[in-house]
Amino acid sequence: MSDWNLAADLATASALKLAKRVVVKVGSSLVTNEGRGVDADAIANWAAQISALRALGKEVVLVSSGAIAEGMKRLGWHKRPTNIDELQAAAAVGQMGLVQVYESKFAAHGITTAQILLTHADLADRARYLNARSAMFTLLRLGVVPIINENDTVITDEIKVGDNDTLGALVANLIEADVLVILTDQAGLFTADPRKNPAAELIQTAPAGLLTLEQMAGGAGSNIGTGGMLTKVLAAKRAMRSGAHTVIVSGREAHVLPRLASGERIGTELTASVALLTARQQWLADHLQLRGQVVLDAGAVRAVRESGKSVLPIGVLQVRGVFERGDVVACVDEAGIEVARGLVNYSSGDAVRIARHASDAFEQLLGRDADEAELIHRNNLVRV
Ligand SMILES: Nc1ncnc2c1ncn2[C@@H]1O[C@H](COP(=O)(O)OP(=O)(O)O)[C@@H](O)[C@H]1O
Ligand SMILES: N[C@@H](CCC(=O)OP(=O)(O)O)C(=O)O
Repeated sequence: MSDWNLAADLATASALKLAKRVVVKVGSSLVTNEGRGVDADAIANWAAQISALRALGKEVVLVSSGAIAEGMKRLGWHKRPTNIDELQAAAAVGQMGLVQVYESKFAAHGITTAQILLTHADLADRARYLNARSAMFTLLRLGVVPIINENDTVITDEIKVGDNDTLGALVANLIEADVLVILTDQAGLFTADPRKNPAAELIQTAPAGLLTLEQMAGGAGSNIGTGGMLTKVLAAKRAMRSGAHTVIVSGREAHVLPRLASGERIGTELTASVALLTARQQWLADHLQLRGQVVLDAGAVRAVRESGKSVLPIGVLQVRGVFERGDVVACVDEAGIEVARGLVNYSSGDAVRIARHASDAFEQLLGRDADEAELIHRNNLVRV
């Protein structure tokens, strides 16, 4: 037994048991009939399992592949095209069928679904990132299950994520998920590709981000999937940076999601240790041009400096400069010394209106819905 598997024995329950917010990614092989169109029964099964997670009080965001496979079927294509415009066309046609089936299967459990199609550009741009984030939070608050896929029809090399394992990790980061579950066609991560090496052993648990894991993981073993195991291991490393654990597990295992939620350890769990600085925080710390300043009172300075808390408008004494939602501003104390910097959820105009006020007054002060209680969320804040 490897040291990692020994660690699994010592651990008590799966990460999903305690998780409040979960991203579940299902690969093409699990939602299509061997890559030939959407498998409605399989999707009914995912809807049933996710509704069981919801019944346990967990918020779930689903990242689902399958659009290209369904589009190929609808267009009567037997071979996956290689040129980009045909792939884009297949995705556009197939996404219709994919979400149609999801919608009806979730409706059978009384669950409303929403479709969100993302590109990398949507997440790299701060304002769009924040918009996607608040939309997603609102959907979760409303009890909706967001169903996400890459917006394959408009992607170019510059703006593509490229595979849904990575997209799942980006979404986990976006919504601060506790766990990313990657469901696939193998029992988990093996020491080598089990399709090629029957002696390969299942890794039960390991720290996400370990270089050896990347060396074990190969590409896609079938021509249905895109990234293979390497994109899953790299997704776990990415999700780790926002504190999310990743479980890579077989979607063919009966009732896999409720079983994981009950604490059963199945598949491979790649655990996250708390990162000191997230990638976003590094980006913020390196920022050279700040759009403005917010002057914090002594309590807010303490909360930010000592406890890493978010900046709430109630602790803002003054707003300087002109900025938009999504811009980077400095947080300074009354002596003008920079305490932190971060991405604002409100423009300078709005910030002036809500400064010194508690969140229950925002709607009236702004004359519209105000979803975010924080002027700068702690995840978008870096202490300097
Ligand atoms: N070390 C490994 N452990 C498990 N599977 C691996 C490994 N290396 C490569 N693979 C391959 O990765 C495949 C899963 O990835 P992929 O086909 O992209 O699936 P999905 O559609 O679920 O994303 C497996 O079928 C397997 O052949
Ligand atoms: N966005 C594509 C799927 C891309 C992808 O990563 O597929 P997979 O490796 O099966 O999860 C689609 O919907 O067909």
